[in-house]
Amino acid sequence: MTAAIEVQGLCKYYGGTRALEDVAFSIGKNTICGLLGRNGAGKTTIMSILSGQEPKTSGRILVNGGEPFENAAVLAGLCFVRENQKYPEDFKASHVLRTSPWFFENWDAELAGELAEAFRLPLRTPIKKLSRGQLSSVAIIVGMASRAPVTIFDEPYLGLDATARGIFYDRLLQDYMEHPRTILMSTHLIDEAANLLEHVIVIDKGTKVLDSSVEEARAGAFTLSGPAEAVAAVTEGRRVLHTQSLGGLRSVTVEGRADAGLRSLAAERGLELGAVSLQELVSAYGLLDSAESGQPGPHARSGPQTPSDPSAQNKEAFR
Ligand SMILES: Nc1ncnc2c1ncn2[C@@H]1O[C@H](COP(=O)(O)OP(=O)(O)OP(=O)(O)O)[C@@H](O)[C@H]1O
Repeated sequence: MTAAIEVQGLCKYYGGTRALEDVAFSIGKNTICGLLGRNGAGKTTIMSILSGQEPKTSGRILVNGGEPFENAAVLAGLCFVRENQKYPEDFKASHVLRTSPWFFENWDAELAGELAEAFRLPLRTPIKKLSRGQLSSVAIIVGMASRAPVTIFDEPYLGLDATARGIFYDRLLQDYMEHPRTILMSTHLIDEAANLLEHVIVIDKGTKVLDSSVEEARAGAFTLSGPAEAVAAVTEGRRVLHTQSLGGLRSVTVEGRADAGLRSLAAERGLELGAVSLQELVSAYGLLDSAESGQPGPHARSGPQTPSDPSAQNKEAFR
């Protein structure tokens, strides 16, 4: 697999705040990868550094083979779409679509026009008068029609209604099949976007806690519910990511595969075994204490979560 993005030992400090600590991952060319995690986990920081908008504190980053910061050759092949994208004063959406080809050599004006129509985007309204969702549509259109070899979407659809989000998922997938490229996307609407993602990287408190194909991630955990004592017995020695208790009942999310031995034990004890959704898995990692995960995060609390601890519940204005 040729990597489009390679990150090793990435650290980022904002004064005394440690936003990223020793983050490493690799994203293959022509992959749609989700960058997931709770608020403040470090996703925007990673994306800003990858797109050359922020300097790193230390570490090694390669985007399409080059270090992105202040590197015009690398930035030419990159489109970063973020929620608070700035546009020149008095710009209308039509101006954005008209000027984008200056910055993106693969720009597809026809696709941009089709998307504007599908999103019902008023092209002649000043950008600053657009609704929250319409503003997201502008950013999404730029990200998709840029056809940049590396496209980074940071929570692209704030304010977008369900129909528009459906259009985004469908059109992105269709366009990606016809024009494969590397897409990195952060989102909190994980279950909605899950079908789009091939690979997933989960960040928590500035460190990486999961990095795998979506298929492996889903197969790599399961839920078990039933009487608390039986659940504790069957999961003994396994890493429990999340616990919920109600009276004498307990439901846990467990890391690892539910092998034949565990399945028969669970059946003997009358426990219910279930699959875990990507959203549940990411939430579970986000509830883990960083001390338990073995990775010191910036806000680490003490004490591991165990089954007996149920309380642990485009470039900046066109550059
Ligand atoms: N310019 C800055 N100065 C100081 N701290 C910052 C700055 N930018 C980010 N941070 C801190 O770095 C950490 C990571 O922030 P980041 O924006 O990357 O999180 P995120 O995962 O994108 O969150 P969200 O899902 O809420 O967008 C947070 O603790 C944040 O407060």
